Amino acid sequence: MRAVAALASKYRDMSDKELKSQTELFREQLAAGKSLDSLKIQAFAVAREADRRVLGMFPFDVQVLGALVMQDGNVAEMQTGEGKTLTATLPMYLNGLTGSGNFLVTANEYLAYRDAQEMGKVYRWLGLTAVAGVPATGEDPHDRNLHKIYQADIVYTTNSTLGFDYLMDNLSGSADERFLQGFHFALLDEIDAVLLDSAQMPLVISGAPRVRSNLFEIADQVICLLREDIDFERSNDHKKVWFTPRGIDHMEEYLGLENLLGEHHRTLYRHLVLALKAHQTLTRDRDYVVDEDGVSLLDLSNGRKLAGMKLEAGLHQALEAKEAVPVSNQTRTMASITFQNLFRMFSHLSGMTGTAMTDAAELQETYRLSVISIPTNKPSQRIDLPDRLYNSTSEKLEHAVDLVKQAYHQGRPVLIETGSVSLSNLFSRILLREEIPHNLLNARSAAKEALIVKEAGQLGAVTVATSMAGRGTDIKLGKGVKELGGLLVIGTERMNSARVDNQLRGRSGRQGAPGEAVFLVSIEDSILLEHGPNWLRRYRRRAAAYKRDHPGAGNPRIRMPFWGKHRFHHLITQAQHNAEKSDRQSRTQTLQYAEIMRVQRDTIYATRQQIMTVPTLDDQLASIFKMAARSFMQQHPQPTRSDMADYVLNTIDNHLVVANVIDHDWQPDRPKQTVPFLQKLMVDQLQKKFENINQDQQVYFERMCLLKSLDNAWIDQVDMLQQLRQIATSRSTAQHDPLLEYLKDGRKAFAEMKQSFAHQAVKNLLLSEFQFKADGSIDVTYP
Ligand SMILES: Nc1ncnc2c1ncn2[C@@H]1O[C@H](COP(=O)(O)OP(=O)(O)OP(=O)(O)O)[C@@H](O)[C@H]1O
Repeated sequence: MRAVAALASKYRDMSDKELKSQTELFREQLAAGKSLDSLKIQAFAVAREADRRVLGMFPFDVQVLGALVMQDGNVAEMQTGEGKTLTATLPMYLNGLTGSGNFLVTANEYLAYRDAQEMGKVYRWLGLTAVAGVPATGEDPHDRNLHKIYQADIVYTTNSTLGFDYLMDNLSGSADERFLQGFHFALLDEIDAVLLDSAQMPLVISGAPRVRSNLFEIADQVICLLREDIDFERSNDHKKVWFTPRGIDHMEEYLGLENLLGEHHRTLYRHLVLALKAHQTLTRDRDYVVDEDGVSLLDLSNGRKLAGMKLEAGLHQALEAKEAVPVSNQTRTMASITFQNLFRMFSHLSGMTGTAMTDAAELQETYRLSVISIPTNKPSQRIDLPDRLYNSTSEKLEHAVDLVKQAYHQGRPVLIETGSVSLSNLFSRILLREEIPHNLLNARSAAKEALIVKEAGQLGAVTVATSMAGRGTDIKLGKGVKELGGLLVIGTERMNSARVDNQLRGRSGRQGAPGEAVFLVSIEDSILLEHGPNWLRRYRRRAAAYKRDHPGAGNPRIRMPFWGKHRFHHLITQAQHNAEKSDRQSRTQTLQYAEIMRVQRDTIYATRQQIMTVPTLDDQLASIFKMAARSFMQQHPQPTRSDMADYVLNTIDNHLVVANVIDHDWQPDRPKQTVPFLQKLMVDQLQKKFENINQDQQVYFERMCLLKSLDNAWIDQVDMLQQLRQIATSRSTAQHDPLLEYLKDGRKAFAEMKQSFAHQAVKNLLLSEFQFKADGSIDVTYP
């Protein structure tokens, strides 16, 4: 840090032209074999001076410290509002010197786009290329110029855009269509949101629709007839649900069938599992919203609609059946990857966030990233008030409104955060009734987000938000607000993770400004419902019964001595610990389940790359022919003449005169000769096909056929893995280890996939008709 500071005056004395020319100097040194690390002190000092000239902000010493920590491959924990956006310019510039493959990744499209514009000015001024990987507002993501984006030295993007593009890149038809230039450096902004909060939902690219099944509606009806604790059971946190043996019996009865768990009813059973999950683990307006677009998922950590994200393999359709909206076509999963595996591909990974210490162990274990805490530039003046406790949601909301009113009458800006979209709407209606003008920021109004957040720090502003406002949004204070104590943040519910709570608190008291944050909590909060102790659940059930029997009597009073504030506080903290633990477990599980897909995907993608780039495919074809012939033998250990004729006609040559070839050359009594016999037939047939075309055309055609066959086989496999996983995780864990079963089934399926790839490839190569056109392109009719 001192070394960087010591260079400040040297670069300050330089003219703009001289300062800009440093980029070229650094690049020459890199080309001459110098390491990136040996340049970091000078490059940071140059970027720092450029920040001052271009943006009017000179990174503080603590920001330089954060930058150094990140360059060393760690996570810099910098308090909210300390200026992480600016800090990132130092390591991004340094890594950008190496050329393409450097990414600043956030979980939020709006921030990625904005920072690419704002911070991009500095890199461009210094002679690097820097662009947004995400589309501009309103731009169609398909209109992006992917080649241009990924050639840039620095790309600001989101985790999902990068993940989708990675999957798409691996579906390209030829080497020139590929656009990704490798993964060198990734700096993850809000790294805990990217790696932890989003980590449970894999990215999925969906393709051709599947035949639509009406099983979703049937399954939905059956599930509505089942009773909790008799037919099915739920885990305490309501995230897992499974059938009991009695439940299975009941369903067999309703459906009038036997052996529901047998192979024969696998599809139906899968739909029943989906319907059960849709009903018992997903809650409307918390996990998803239903509007004119149908069912859309919400991101729990920030309340945003998850655009384009669908639940895996059929759960979305099961939800649609539950909500009685038209069931959309179920598409097949074509490609899928988890964020964990996406980011593990980077050779150099680092991150920054306001809140990571709580999950330091997990970041260390999964990604080998250490979290290092950076001091604040100025001491924080934010006052974090202790939680206020209430007996019921209604009581809590009343007090929240009182607090808002008070602040509003003083002119002090307030930000109120609610745990769900429905609660934010309710709160907004109450404020309207009280005639308090306010802005509502929830998943439904994300478009207005930037504008609303900009105003949230002005005198008299009242903003109601779901937890979406809790991340990365910089609320600047208006004139006269500091004197009133700064922004007041009211959380109406503690979230599942202390990190998310702290993110919300961090909207106020930024850059040493005054501010205040308070959480209001009640025993009816969902964190206690889902993760609190069982006796509390029993108490709530009794209270509900009491209310039913004594309408208008309010809640039965909770005796304070018994409760005690301390004990209540302990309850909430404990519930939050439980929630964090269960999220952690579920992430570990996601990772374990994703591992087999990762290994298989790596193999397939490497094979694809090889097919696209090797000069001739002779070796590949030889081994594919062998595999196909062997797989025929496996299926027909003692093939008859008719097995043989059938196979040859349908796979190798449909004009074959059977009597001539099979009867003449094949010796059924010498099974060892069958594989070479088939191989030879294949080779001869291929030669015949290529009689009239040149070598280049031949390789072009072979490449196309192999890629097509490989992609189809892999898509089937990805889909298969998803289905296997669903079935595995829905089984009661008593007799089986679901993960082991999944691994076993997944491996078996992969072996089968390879065979089916070989078979399909042989067919595509030998039976399709093709014609080269004058412009060099090719028309193929596949068999
Ligand atoms: N060196 C600096 N000099 C002057 N202003 C700065 C400096 N660094 C940051 N700022 C300002 O501080 C504010 C907060 O910055 P920013 O939004 O990047 O914080 P953050 O650390 O990302 O916060 P959060 O964790 O909430 O996302 C911005 O208004 C920014 O312009």
